[in-house]
Amino acid sequence: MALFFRLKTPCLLRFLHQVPLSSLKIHPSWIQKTGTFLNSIKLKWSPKHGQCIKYALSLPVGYGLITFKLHPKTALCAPKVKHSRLVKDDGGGGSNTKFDWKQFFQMLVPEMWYLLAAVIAAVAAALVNIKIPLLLGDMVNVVSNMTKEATTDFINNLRIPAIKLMMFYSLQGLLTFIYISLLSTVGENVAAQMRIKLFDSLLRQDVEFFDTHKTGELVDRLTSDIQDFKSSFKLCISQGLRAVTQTIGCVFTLYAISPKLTVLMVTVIPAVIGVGTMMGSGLRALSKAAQDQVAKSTAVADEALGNVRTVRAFAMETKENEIFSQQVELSKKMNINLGLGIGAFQGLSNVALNGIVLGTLFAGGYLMSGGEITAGDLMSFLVASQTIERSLAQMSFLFGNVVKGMSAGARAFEFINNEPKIPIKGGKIIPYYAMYGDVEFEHVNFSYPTRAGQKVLKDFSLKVPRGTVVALVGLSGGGKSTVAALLERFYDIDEGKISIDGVSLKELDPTWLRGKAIGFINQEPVLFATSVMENIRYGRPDATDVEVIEAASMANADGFIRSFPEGYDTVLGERGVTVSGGQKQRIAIARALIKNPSILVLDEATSALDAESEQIVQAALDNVVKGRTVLIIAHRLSTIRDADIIAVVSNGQIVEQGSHDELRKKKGLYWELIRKQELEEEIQTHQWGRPEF
Ligand SMILES: Nc1ncnc2c1ncn2[C@@H]1O[C@H](COP(=O)(O)OP(=O)(O)OP(=O)(O)O)[C@@H](O)[C@H]1O
Repeated sequence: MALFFRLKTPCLLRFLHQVPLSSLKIHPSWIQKTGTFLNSIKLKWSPKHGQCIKYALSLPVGYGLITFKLHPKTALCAPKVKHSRLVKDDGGGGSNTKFDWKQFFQMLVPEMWYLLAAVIAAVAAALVNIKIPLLLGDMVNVVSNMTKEATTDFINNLRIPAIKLMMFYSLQGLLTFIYISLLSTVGENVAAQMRIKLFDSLLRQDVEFFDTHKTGELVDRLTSDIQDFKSSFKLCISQGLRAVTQTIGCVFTLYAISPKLTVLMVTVIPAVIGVGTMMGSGLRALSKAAQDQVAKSTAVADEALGNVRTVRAFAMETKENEIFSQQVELSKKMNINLGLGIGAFQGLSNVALNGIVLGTLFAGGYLMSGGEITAGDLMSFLVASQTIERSLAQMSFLFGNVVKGMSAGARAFEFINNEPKIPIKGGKIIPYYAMYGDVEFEHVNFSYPTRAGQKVLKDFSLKVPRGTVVALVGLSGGGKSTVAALLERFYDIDEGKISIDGVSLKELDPTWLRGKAIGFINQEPVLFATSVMENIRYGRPDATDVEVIEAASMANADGFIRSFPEGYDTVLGERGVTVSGGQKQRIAIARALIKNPSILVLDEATSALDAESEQIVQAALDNVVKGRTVLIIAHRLSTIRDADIIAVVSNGQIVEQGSHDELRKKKGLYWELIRKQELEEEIQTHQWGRPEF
């Protein structure tokens, strides 16, 4: 017998760390060489041979997913490329997560009184419902006696049971109104609590978390998962509680009317429930898989819509639609199967329940003919058994719904309970008056958590003394932006130390570090769809209007902002699409400046701009770097003309360091970079054609 395994990242990475790669016949360098990480591995394990006898690796590469089929004895087989964008298999998540009852009850505590009142009202409504068949039976007895005895006092005889019945109907209506409105309030309060907790927890997650989860998937958990959970919670208490109470109560009523008939029913019902439970567990698995697939298709749509400009620029509309259609098709199939399952389940339940009614009529008629029960008793029995029937049908419907709701709740709780490794708050703060801004990286080793096999920084050391401008330059992929991300403590380093004024980043309060100490401006700043004023104030929410305008002036942004008809109140489009790249960058500089940070990190802040905007933004930056410790990550060497120290990063290490002139004279990597860029600029200036080969 052979067993198949399919491991997903990060489980796969953990696995690869534990299992010697040689035993899998995968050379470690091969994994590194791919420059990417494994998506999944399929192993065929033969207990007979005690080894893996066949396996396949999947690697995400660009828009494709490459699957290599491997065999220990043979070499790597030709890759099979699937032309589809990588859609993470673990995207839906939550399938193995348990529902967190403790948290759920904690959320219910503030709602306890409402909930208790709702439960009492629901049970009372159910008890009233149990009484109704008996009252109906009384009325039938009056009617049948009247026809037998030809009584003329019809109205008088009927009045009391009719008034009683009317009162019970009204009471039932009132109780139904009470429990539904109370439950709705409880449900909405719990859902709002869950949403807020989930959003709060998502915002506190490590950056690493967002490297592995798509926005669509997260938004899906915030919206549809909580919606599903809320609906199922409300249904469970309202209809579920009512159905259970009615079923139990009606069984007692039935017993009081006719023990013989009741025994018959009680033997049939457990058999029906047994079959229903078995079908239900199958439906549960189907429902989970279908929900996960829906989350994946939402994530694909979200990515495409979120990056619609890139999609348009590459004319990828059809391709994106194809990818989305594939995912939707899969989710459609799964949901159709689920629908078929639910249909079969409900159809069979109906047949079983109607069979019970037929059986009751048959057996009840027989007992009536023997004079053991009256016509009214049979009527009461029928109505009560129909109430049981309705309740059971409700329970069967609820079963699927509760399963769906519980798995949706589990998915939400999974992220609510996910504790980030790097806390958001807590730790030392260096007071403003004691802050110098000396930054130091000492023998830092670092790998991204999602790509543990690739060391991005290797024994990296760098000093950025207070008040100096240090520029990091080097070939693409060398690790420059990683240095900036580590200084912001987006990730924790594996070894070594990063410190500000001698205090390790790990001891410093991350909120203070990111909110006050460091101003970060990157290549593509994201602005929010609110006014320019609020966008700048985002850097320091307590800043006055005058301070916002001052920051904008320093960033050379005041002029163009005032030229807008609505000035600082101009509302920007989503992600700031209604302003030019250079304007966006200057608003972002003002937003960073308003914090008055001691340390500024400029990660290719001008590289996305054209030459003219670059000059304007560069002038703004020249204004703001004075007196601060500045780390510039530079692509274009023209942007670092004023740097005091230039550090050349290659392959995760500093290979050259010194002033511009020193490094030029050295004729090393920096000199080569400069030459390359000068040549390119010359080609552009003179519009020379590139040589043809
Ligand atoms: N979030 C991430 N998860 C995993 N690996 C990453 C991540 N970000 C970057 N890397 C990898 O780390 C290495 C260094 O990337 P980094 O962005 O620091 O280089 P860089 O020198 O800034 O490059 P560029 O000049 O092109 O921006 C690259 O191999 C890159 O693929």
